[in-house]
Amino acid sequence: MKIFTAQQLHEADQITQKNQQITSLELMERASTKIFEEINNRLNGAEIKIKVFCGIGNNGGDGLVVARKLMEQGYHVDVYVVNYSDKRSDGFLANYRVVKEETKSRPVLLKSEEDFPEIKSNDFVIDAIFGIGLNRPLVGWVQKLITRINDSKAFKVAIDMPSGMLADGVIKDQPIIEANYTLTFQAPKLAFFLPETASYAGNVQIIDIGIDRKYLAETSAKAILIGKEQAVSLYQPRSKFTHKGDYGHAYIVGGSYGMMGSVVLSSKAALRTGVGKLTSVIPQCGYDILQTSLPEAMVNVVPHDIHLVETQLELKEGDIIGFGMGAGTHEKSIELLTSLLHQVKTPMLIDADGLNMLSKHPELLELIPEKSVLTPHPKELERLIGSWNNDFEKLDKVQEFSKKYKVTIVVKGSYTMTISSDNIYINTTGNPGMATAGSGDVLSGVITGLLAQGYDPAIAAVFGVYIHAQAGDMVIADSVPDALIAGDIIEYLGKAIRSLFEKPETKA
Ligand SMILES: NC(=O)C1=CN([C@@H]2O[C@H](COP(=O)(O)OP(=O)(O)OC[C@H]3O[C@@H](n4cnc5c(N)ncnc54)[C@H](O)[C@@H]3O)[C@@H](O)[C@H]2O)[C@@H](O)CC1
Ligand SMILES: Nc1ncnc2c1ncn2[C@@H]1O[C@H](COP(=O)(O)OP(=O)(O)O)[C@@H](O)[C@H]1O
Ligand SMILES: [K+]
Repeated sequence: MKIFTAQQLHEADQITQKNQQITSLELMERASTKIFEEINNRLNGAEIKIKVFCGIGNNGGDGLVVARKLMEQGYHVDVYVVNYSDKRSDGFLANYRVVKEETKSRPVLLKSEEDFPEIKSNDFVIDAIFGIGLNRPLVGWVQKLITRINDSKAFKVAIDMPSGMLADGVIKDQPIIEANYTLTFQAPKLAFFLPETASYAGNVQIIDIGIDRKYLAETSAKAILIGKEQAVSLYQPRSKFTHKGDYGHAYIVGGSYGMMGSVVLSSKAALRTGVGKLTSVIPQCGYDILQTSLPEAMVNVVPHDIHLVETQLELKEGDIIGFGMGAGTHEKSIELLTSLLHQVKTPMLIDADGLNMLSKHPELLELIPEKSVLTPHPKELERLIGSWNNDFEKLDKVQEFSKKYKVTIVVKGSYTMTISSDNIYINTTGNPGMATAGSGDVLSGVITGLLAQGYDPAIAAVFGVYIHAQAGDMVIADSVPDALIAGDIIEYLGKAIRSLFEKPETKA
């Protein structure tokens, strides 16, 4: 599913009106009717006090339509107009008249803090103050109103966007409605997936309001959400008359004394992802550990007992290296990375201490083979690209880095983002149980395994991230997030891939 910018969504509204020969008001009525139906279905006639806070733009217009329909349905509704400027939109004004005429009610005008109504914790608040039109800081009293609404602990449903949130940017130090639900029009907004803003949107539900299909299909998106439907199309099935040579040879290079588990996890994950042959390249202290815990792997020890040092690998064309898991950052280990970067021309996977080595020696960045995949967690990313002021700036910096060094970067976390030049892919699977030692090592193994099987690197990253986190979700379906350990993810990789081809269970 595509994520568009606010500007694109405004444009989509215009094109829809033109192509469907409807007015802005008719589109607003259609959109708001869908919101009303959602809310009505949930409330199911409940004797609850509904407070609708409407701005004076088109988001406020939506709020007025929803309020009117709820009143017509017999709900107890109070409407407040948040009069933050005198530039009332036509959609707002038209619906303001309709509300007054048809419901005989008079919305309460809010102009300052003194006008604020009491909001009780058992009220049901509909937030229609701002939508995608917000573009500058709010005046003080509107900020206070948002804080008041949040403090009330009332149940809050935001129309299109929680007010105070920008679709594709940030206004510093400004309150945002903490919505329980956001009913958003046609397409999710980027801010719904970023660590600093996502929680304000609560549960997001996308409401199809019949925006021009051609526009949606043909307009290049700001970002793409990766769910099952997208992931299944990326999978490369095995064919019958093949042998292990057809599925590549991956080298997992890493480990140091006390950190050998990283290599075990990565190597095992690469095998479970389907790689034909796998060699773990490790310091000598890990030999018995590897041979015992993973008999399927070949082991190549470097001439040092406790950390990696330079060694010659007999790489053949198409062999893929996954570098850095549990490696430490000893200068002698960095010599191995340096020599590999000079030697290898095929894309590599670089993770963990491999990334820390690059941060320590930025001159190595120029040597990274084109299309390599880098998988930093937030701290590793910061060491690599420097700090950022907000999540949007972070994305910009990552895109810049990706273009400069011609690499794909996997920004790990909840909603892991894979960034390849201008493209941003946002993963939708995963859970906080995966915030546990070693789960990143598993991901490195998965992506290395896919690269070795010939997946295009950006696809290996996007697909690998999806199945890794899908496996994590399947682990906790049988358990709880707290109990997940990284090795569990490996055991569910097969089921995660199989789940791509299973129909969702239908409830009787
Ligand atoms: N026909 C259409 O175009 C449709 C629009 N829809 C609704 O329209 C919304 C967008 O409406 P608008 O573009 O009117 O924008 P909003 O209603 O989000 O904001 C109203 C206006 O306030 C001004 N503004 C921005 N920041 C401000 C600030 N800090 N203080 C004071 N004023 C500020 C802007 O000029 C903005 O246009 C969507 O989010 C959606 O809810 C939906 O009804 C679907 C159809
Ligand atoms: N809250 C979360 N929700 C979903 N996935 C998460 C969450 N926290 C971490 N993860 C995932 O778990 C993995 C953690 O990687 P990383 O921090 O490198 O772990 P380690 O270094 O211990 O192997 C990443 O794939 C990340 O996306
Ligand atoms: K809103």
